[in-house]
Amino acid sequence: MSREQALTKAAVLVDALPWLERFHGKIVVVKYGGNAMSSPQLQRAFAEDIVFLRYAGLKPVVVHGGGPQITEHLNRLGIASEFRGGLRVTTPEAMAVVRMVLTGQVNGDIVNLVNDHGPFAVGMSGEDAGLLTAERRPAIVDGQPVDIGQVGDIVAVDPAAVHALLDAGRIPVIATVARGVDGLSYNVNADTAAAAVAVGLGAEKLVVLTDVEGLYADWPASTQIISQIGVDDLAALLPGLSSGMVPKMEACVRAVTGGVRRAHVLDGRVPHALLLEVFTTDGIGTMVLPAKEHR
Ligand SMILES: Nc1ncnc2c1ncn2[C@@H]1O[C@H](COP(=O)(O)OP(=O)(O)O)[C@@H](O)[C@H]1O
Ligand SMILES: CC(=O)N[C@@H](CCC(=O)OP(=O)(O)O)C(=O)O
Repeated sequence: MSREQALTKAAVLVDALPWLERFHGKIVVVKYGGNAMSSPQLQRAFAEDIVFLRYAGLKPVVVHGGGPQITEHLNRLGIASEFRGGLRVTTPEAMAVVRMVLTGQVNGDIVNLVNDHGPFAVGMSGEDAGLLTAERRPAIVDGQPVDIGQVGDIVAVDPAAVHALLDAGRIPVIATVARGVDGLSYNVNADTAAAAVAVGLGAEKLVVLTDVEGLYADWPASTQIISQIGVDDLAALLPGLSSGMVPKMEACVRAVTGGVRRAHVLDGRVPHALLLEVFTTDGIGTMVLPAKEHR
C-alpha cells in the first residue's frame, strides 16, 4: 500500500470514530424491502453491513417486507394481486400465502445471509411472543375508507422478546405479520411495522432501504433529493406524495414523532448504503429529524 492509499484508508476509519462513540449500544431498526433485496450481491452487502453494525457495538434489528415475493407466489397459485391505496387486498386465502412467504421464505433467507458471518440472526414474526398486535384497517381511496380484508395497523408492540435477543447479542429479523386483537393473522405494510417496532424498542434510528436515492422534492418532475427535513415539514408534504413513498414517509413521521431521534430513507441499490449512512459525516439519502432540531 502506498503512503497516500494508507492515509485515505485511515481517514475513512477515523471519520467513523465519532459515530462509533455516539451509537455504541444503541438500537438501529433497519427496514429491508422488496426492491432493495433484488440481487445476490446487494443481499450479501446488506448482511455484511448488519453484522458490521453488530460488531461495532450497535444493536441492529431487521424488519423486512417481501411484497414482490408475495406477488410472485400468488401469481404461481393463480391468485391475482390487487392493491388499494398502496396496500394489498388480503383475503383469508391470500393471508395464508403472505404468512407463508414472509415467515417461511423471506425471513429464513435473510437469517441465512446474516448467519454466513456467525450465529447472530434469529428469525421471528410479529405473531411471536406478542410482538405486534394489529387492528383491521381500511385503505383510503379518493378520501373514502375501503375494506381490504386482513390488513392491519399496529396498535401495540411488546418489545420484551426482541430486547431479550438483543441482550443475548443476537440480531432479531422480524417478518411483518401481526396477531389481530380478534386472534386472526394480519398483513401489515413493512414500512409501517418497522416504524412501530422502532418506537416500541426506543430505537435511536430507523433506516428504510428502498429503490430510489431518497425523497425527491418534486417527483416525478425533478430528482432533486431532499437530504434533511424536519418532521413537521414532512408531515405537511405527506398529502402531496405519491405511491410507494407514502408509507415510507408516514413511517418516518411516526417514528420521529414517537421519539426515534433520526429516520432515514436510503437507496438500497447502493452497496453498503447502510454503513455509509451510519458511519460517515455526510450521510446519504433523506434524513428526517425532530422539528426543533431542524434549522
Ligand atoms: N417524492 C418521491 N421521491 C422518491 N420516490 C418517489 C416519490 N414519490 C413516489 N416515489 C416512488 O416510490 C418508489 C418507492 O416505493 P416502493 O416501490 O414501494 O419501494 P420498496 O419496494 O422499496 O418498498 C420509488 O421507486 C418511486 O417510484
Ligand atoms: C398490507 C400490505 O400491503 N402488506 C405488504 C407486506 C409486505 C411489504 O410491505 O413488503 P415491501 O416492503 O417489500 O413492499 C404486502 O402484502 O405486499
